[in-house]
Amino acid sequence: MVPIQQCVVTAEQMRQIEGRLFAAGMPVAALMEKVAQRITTWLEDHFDLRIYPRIGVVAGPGHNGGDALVVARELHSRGYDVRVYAPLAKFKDLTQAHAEYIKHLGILWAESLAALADCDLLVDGLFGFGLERPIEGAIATDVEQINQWSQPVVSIDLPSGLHTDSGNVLGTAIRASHTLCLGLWKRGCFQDSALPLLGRVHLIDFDIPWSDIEAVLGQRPQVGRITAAIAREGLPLPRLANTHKYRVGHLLLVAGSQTYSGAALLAGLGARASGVGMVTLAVPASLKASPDGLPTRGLDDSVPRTPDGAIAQLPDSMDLESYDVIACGPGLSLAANACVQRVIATPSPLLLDADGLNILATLTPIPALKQRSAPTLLTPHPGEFKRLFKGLEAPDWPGSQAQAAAHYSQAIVVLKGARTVIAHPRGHLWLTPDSTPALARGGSGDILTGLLGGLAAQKVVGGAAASHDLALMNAALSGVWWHAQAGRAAAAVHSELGVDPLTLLHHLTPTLVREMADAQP
Ligand SMILES: NC(=O)C1=CN([C@@H]2O[C@H](COP(=O)(O)OP(=O)(O)OC[C@H]3O[C@@H](n4cnc5c(N)ncnc54)[C@H](O)[C@@H]3O)[C@@H](O)[C@H]2O)[C@@H](O)CC1
Ligand SMILES: Nc1ncnc2c1ncn2[C@@H]1O[C@H](COP(=O)(O)OP(=O)(O)O)[C@@H](O)[C@H]1O
Ligand SMILES: [K+]
Repeated sequence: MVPIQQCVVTAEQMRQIEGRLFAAGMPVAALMEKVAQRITTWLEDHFDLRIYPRIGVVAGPGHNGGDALVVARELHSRGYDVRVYAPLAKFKDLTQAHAEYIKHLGILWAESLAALADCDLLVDGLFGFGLERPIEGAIATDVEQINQWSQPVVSIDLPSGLHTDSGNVLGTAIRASHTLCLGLWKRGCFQDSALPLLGRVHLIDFDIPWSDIEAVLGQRPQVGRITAAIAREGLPLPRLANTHKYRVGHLLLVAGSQTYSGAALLAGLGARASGVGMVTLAVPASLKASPDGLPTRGLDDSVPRTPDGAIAQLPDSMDLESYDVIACGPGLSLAANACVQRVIATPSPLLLDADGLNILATLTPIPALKQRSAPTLLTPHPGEFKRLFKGLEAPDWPGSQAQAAAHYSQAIVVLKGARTVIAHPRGHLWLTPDSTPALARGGSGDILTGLLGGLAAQKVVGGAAASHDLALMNAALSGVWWHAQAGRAAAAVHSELGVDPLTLLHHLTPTLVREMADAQP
């Protein structure tokens, strides 16, 4: 059984799951009642009656509106001053019945949205996963009016106007301060395009039996949300008391040039934070004197260099197969072609980022990757993705793009963004639950490369070749999650503007310590 926090559904999958519950005998009205009770309790816990006495509830024609009306009734009975506004006169039957009872109770049924202007909190129950066309006309005007007001808005299931799957705005959409996703996470909650509208997201569980989820999503759902538990699985195992540095992973990091020296340093420090036993940083001799005590392997001046001062070719004397994992790319510059070709040809687990990807894009990338006998992990941002996987940007969301790219290249694809997605060639897709725009800063990605490389080396070391693919995948899940959580922790202390790469690095270890402590029984 997969924990509910890990499951992510489309509108169609939610409809099928809901249909199974109803077919099995759960009355529609009883389910609505149950869900609305849980929403009401959440609201009461987060918006105290003494501070938020007046609540405006905006109800639509379907069951999202039905939920909202039950919530309105319950808030009224718990002492709140509730006002309801329903912009459409026609309701589904169950919603209609709740509307009549609301009026019977004497709850204010407003003729226009203006009556809700001075409410302390608004509840948005206009549309949920049943939204089927763009919001237009008078309702669109109401939505835009709500967005101009300053009180908090809690959206039921999804901000009304957001497409459940793509997270795109259909016409216009509510800008929520909180979204209470009902039953199971909807795919739209993980789309970069939806983030400015979702506010903080919360799952309101209503005890859907696992058998019904499994019947629709399968025993191992193909799309998963990375939870702390999943992320912990990818962390290195506790060390044996008698271990030594070569037993806990050796990462070769090929990075940096005279022009872009910072990238190599940040990747190196990211690797160091991963706890890996050894990092060999293959950098041009000019970068050899690394600050911060990072061991580097500065290649001597006889090694050919590119015009940017990157290593043009790794020395033949270097045995690339002796490292557990190779990570290549940050700050290399585009001329380090031969260097990238050599690491691709090495039969070792490989992570390619930045210029490693840009150079790969100039080769015949897919055959080059498919010929590899060891697994590959690619970490493009959207620009690098476009260069590398021309034509695969077409699917409507980054998850499908990453899945298509992983299938096509037979590499694990970490498509970076506000909510990074991770796709495995066998089709599995993982979504990042939360992060922070504080990470939108040059250098964050270099740190991630080092972190992923270091985690991967610790998972790969000592394992059979057949386990390396899983090692890379687990490292990707852990590293992406850890990076995002460290970003959030750093932003909480230093503000979004204060998370420069070194500040982010300083939060990696404390974040890990906290998470490991949380994992204790
Ligand atoms: N999935 C579940 O198990 C549960 C779902 N519930 C609620 O039910 C909701 C889904 O209910 P519905 O399927 O009734 O759908 P919605 O309430 O989301 O909306 C559908 C209604 O809106 C109309 N509509 C759609 N787009 C419109 C537009 N652009 N302009 C004007 N009218 C438009 C449709 O004609 C229909 O009447 C969920 O989001 C959730 O809030 C809960 O009541 C209980 C549990
Ligand atoms: N708005 C955002 N919210 C959360 N994370 C972000 C956002 N923008 C960028 N990031 C993260 O920051 C990192 C940026 O990486 P990248 O673009 O490679 O930068 P660089 O190469 O300068 O280090 C990625 O991990 C990405 O997921
Ligand atoms: K809604």
